[in-house]
Amino acid sequence: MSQPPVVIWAPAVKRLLHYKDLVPRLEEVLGKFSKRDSAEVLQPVRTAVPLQKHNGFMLSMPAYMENTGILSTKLVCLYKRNEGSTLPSTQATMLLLDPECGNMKAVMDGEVITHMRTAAVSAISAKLLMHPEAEVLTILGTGKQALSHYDVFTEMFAFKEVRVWSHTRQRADVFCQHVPGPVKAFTSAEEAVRGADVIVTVTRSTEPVLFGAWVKPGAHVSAVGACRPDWRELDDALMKEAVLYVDSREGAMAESGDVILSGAKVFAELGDVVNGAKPALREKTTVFKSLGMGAQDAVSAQLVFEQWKTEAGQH
Ligand SMILES: NC(=O)C1=CN([C@@H]2O[C@H](COP(=O)(O)OP(=O)(O)OC[C@H]3O[C@@H](n4cnc5c(N)ncnc54)[C@H](O)[C@@H]3O)[C@@H](O)[C@H]2O)C=CC1
Ligand SMILES: O=C(O)C1=NCCCC1
Repeated sequence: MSQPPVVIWAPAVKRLLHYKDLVPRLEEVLGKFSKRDSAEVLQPVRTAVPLQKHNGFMLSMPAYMENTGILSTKLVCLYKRNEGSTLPSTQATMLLLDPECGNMKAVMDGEVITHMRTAAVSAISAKLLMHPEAEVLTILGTGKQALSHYDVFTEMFAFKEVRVWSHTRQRADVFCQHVPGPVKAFTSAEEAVRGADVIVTVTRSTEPVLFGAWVKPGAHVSAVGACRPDWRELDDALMKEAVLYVDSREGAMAESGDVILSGAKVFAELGDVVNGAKPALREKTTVFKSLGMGAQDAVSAQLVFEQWKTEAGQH
C-alpha cells in the first residue's frame, strides 16, 4: 500500500521556495517545453470550467515530465470579484503524483507557488528582453501578483526607480507601506507608465489599462492579467506595435484576449529565446504575454517537495 500524501500548506511553501532556486528551474522548463519533446514536457492546454453562479472559473492544469519523473496538476479557481469584496480572487491547490503507480505524493498549497512562479517567469522575460540599461520599473496593479513581482524584480535587478499604480489611490498607498523598499505611488496610469523601461501589468481588469501611446519605444512589458479570451489589459496599438513573446503559443491562442482580439502575431515563446532558437529583440518594444503553464507549477512543486524531504531528513 502506498503512503498517504504529505500535506504542505502555504507557510511551509513560503519557507521552502526561494527565487534563487526557482528561477533556473523555470528557465529550464520553458526551454524544454518549447522543444515540443513529449518525453521532456507533456502539457495539454488547460481546461476551464465556468462557475457561473459565483462569477468564476476552475482551471485544471496537468503536466507530465517523463524524463524527470514529475507528474502533477494544479486546480486553480479564479473569480471576477466586485470592488470591495473580501473573498480571494484566486485559490489554488497542487497535487504531486508518482507517475509509476499513480499514487499521490503530496498535496500542497498552490497559491504561493502561483504567485512566485508567475513573478519569476516575468523576471525571466525581463532578463531576456529588457534593455540592459533599464532604470525604471512600473507595476500596474497592487494585489498578490504585484507583491511577488516587486519581490523578484527588486531581488534580481537594480532599478533606480519603482512606480506603482492602482485604480484606487488608497490601494497604491497601502502597497507602498507593505514593501520593504522605496516605491512611488501614482494616481494616473499614464503618468506611471511614461518613461518606464519595464512595465508589469498585474490587474484583474477586463478592459485595457495600458495603452501603446504611453509606452516608451524599446520598453519591455510583462502582461500577466487578462487570462480569458474576452479579457484585455493592453490595447490593440501596443499589441500590434510590440514584438510579441508568449509562454505557450497554444495557451495564448486559446486564452489571451489581448492576443486573440488584437490579431497580433506571436513572434516566439520565451522558451525559444532560452534555447537560442529565436532572438531576444531587446532594442524593440517587447510584450511578454503570460498565461501560466502547468509545467511551471510542476517544477515548482517538485522543488518544494525536494526541499521538504531535505528538511524532514534533518529532524
Ligand atoms: N499569467 C499567470 O500565470 C497568472 C495570472 N494571474 C492574473 O494576474 C492578475 C492579478 O492577480 P492577483 O494579483 O492574484 O489578483 P488580486 O486580486 O490580488 O489583485 C488584482 C489587482 O487588480 C486591481 N484591479 C481590479 N479590477 C481592476 C480594474 N478594473 N482596473 C484596474 N485594476 C483593477 C485590484 O485593485 C488589485 O490591485 C489577475 O488577472 C489574475 O488572473 C494570476 C495568476 C497567474
Ligand atoms: O497559471 C495560473 O495559475 C493562472 N493563470 C491565469 C489566472 C489564474 C491562475
